[in-house]
Formats: sequence, C-alpha cells, structure tokens
Amino acid sequence: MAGDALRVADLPGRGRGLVAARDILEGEVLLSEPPILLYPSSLASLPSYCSACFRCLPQAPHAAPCPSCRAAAFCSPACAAASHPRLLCAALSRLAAAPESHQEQLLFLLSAYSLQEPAFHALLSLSSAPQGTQQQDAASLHAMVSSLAPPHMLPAGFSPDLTAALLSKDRTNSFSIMEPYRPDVAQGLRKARAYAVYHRASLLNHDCLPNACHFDYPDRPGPGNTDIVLRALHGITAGMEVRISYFAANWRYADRQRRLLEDYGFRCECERCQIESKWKFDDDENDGGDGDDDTMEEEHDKEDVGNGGDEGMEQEEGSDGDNDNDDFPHAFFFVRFMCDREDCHGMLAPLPPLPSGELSHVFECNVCEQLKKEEDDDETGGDDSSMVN
Ligand SMILES: C[S@@+](CC[C@H](N)C(=O)[O-])C[C@H]1O[C@@H](n2cnc3c(N)ncnc32)[C@H](O)[C@@H]1O
Repeated sequence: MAGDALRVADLPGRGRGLVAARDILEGEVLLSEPPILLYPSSLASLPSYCSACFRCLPQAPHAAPCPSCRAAAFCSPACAAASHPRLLCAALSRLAAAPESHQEQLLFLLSAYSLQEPAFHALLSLSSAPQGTQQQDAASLHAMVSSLAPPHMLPAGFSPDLTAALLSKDRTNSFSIMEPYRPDVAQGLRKARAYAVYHRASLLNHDCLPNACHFDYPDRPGPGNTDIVLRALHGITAGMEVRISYFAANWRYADRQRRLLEDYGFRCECERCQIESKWKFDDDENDGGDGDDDTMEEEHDKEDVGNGGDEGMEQEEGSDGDNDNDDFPHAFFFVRFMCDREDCHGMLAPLPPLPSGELSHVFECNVCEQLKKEEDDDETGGDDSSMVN
C-alpha cells in the first residue's frame, strides 16, 4: 500500500524528511497526493491552461472564461464550478499593471491567502527558504497585495510578517508542473505551467544520487491529474531516507552546490559530492551557468523542489582527462536512471511491480514520458535496452 511506505522523521542536519517505513521494491509508488496549493506560473500562461486543473485548454469556444474575472478560463463545467483562488480571481484583471518581476510572487501570495484551513496551516508549517534578496521585497509585495485585493476578502492575520513568512515557504517547497515535453523545445526553454506545494512531498530532502523521483500527469483524464506521484528508483531498505534530486541529476558539481546553497540554504555533502569535489575542472567549466531552466526553477527562476536544468553529465565527464573511472563510481546510476533522449534530462524509474511482486523491466521517463525496456543486464552492466514507444 502506497500510504504505508513512508513516515516523517527528524533527520540530523536536514530537518524533517521522509523515511521508508518498510522495505520498498524498485518502481513502487511511495506517495500519490494532491497539492495543498496550486497556482499559475505567470500571467502569460493563463490563456493556455485551465485555471482549476491546469490541463491544456481546448481551443475557443470550448474553453469557458471565468465569469468573474474574465482573465482565467476553465476546460469544463466541473472546473468552472471548482473555480480558482478567490483572491486571485478578484485581483487578476489588475495584476498585469504590477511590475513583471513581482507578478509570479503575487500569483503565489494571492493564491496562498485564498487557502482555507487546514491547508493554510500546512503551508506555514513547511520549512523556510534561506534569507535572500527575494525576502527583502516582502514589504513591497505586501503593499501590492493590499492594493490588489478587496479589503473585505483579506483573511484574518493578514500582515507584513505573515506575507514574509508565506514568501519564505514558496521557493523551497514548490514543485513545477511543467509544460508538455516537446522534442523541438530545448529543456532549458520549457516553462512551468503551474507551481504546486504538497503536504508530504514538500518534506522530501535532496540527494545528488536520489533513490526516488516524482512524476506529474497533468493532462491525463479523470480526477487527480495534479497529484504528485513518487516512485522508487531501486529497492530501499526500511529506515533509509527517501530523497529526490531537486534538479536534473546530471548537473555539474559546482552548479549543484551553487543552487543548493543559494536557494535551499545548505551545502550538499552527499557521497557523490564528496567524490566530485575532488575532480579538477577548467575554471570556465566550473564557472559555467547554473543549468537553470527555469523557471526552474527554471523555473525559470524559481527554484523548485523537483525539476532540472540542462547541463549534461557528458560535459562534466569530458571536461578533464584526469577523471578516470575510479573517480566516477556512479556511472551505472546515470546509465540506468537518466533518460538518454536528446534534451530531456529526465529520470527513468521502473514501472510499479506486479501484484505478485514481480519487478518490471520497463522504465518510464518523468520528463518525456518515454518507456524504455531494460533487457537482462550483462555482466558489465551495459546499457542493453530498447524503446517501447
Ligand atoms: C523541501 S524542504 C525539505 C523538508 C525539510 N527538511 C523540512 O524540515 O521541512 C527543503 C529544505 O530541506 C533541507 N534539505 C533538503 N535536503 C537536504 C540535504 N541533502 N542536506 C541538508 N539539508 C537539506 C534544506 O533546509 C532545504 O531548504
């Protein structure tokens, strides 16, 4: 049972995290949960995605504009009835006049201040981002929310301090729900359609060699299309922490460290970082871009907990002839778990085991959704695989 797989634990040096409550099989679904907060990534994304479920909107006249704000649109009568955050709806028509650099945070704040209990409390209980320049904008963002939202709709407790506290939750705990993968769009140019915060998934800590990865299926039919689904990459022993990578796992050492320090406030000392910190690089390569795709984070610029950039491991490996195989003991991880489709940089997780416990040899990419069949491994662990679709 997916619900039995994880428990929350306090972990030295990492705050809370999710730990395997029992032995876990590779491919198992560890978590499947709806967001506590879901909000559009930008004003520009509104015409493309349903403002309730964030599926791609059908062409006019099948998309129904929100009767209140006329700026958002819904894909079905059910989504129109579900509507979208009430403060956001009330403010949306005037949001375009706000400075573009603040619009994303205003979308977050207006959506967060629309939350009811217990979701609002759950959001506030998440860990806070490190203090940074974005936090210095809290006072001006608070004033903008005050001017955009009708006073009678503002919740009890609305204050500059509460606004600052909310902002500190966003960057560290949000996942991007990305635009659909398209082979003709470079990974670094793909944008988020929405951001989501989760009660349990936002407790996942980072590892540069993760043992799990998450999937989104925003365009799948039926309910639960914005649920996050967490799957084990390989077997996990009871008591071990379950961790994901906060960005594409093939980012270079310096880029990973920079992102984790600036946006998540910690220095990664995982086994892989300890080895790669000893690698030698040309200065220009280690000073390279941060692989930001974001929004992502890419967000473009927002960091989020779970999507990545576009820097390739090949660049890292090839950068220095001194790094031989003894220095790179994790090669098999990348062969087995990184999608090799051009410009994808997704992670491959095995499909869930059969009810009998039989493990799957088919892997699914969490970015391009490609299925890849792993044939029986040869003794060298070579990449003996073929595409299923
Ligand atoms: C999405 S939250 C994860 C849950 C968080 N540990 C908590 O207590 O709520 C991200 C934050 O967890 C911490 N964190 C995540 N991975 C870590 C790691 N590998 N080492 C140290 N701290 C980590 C950092 O403070 C980071 O900003």
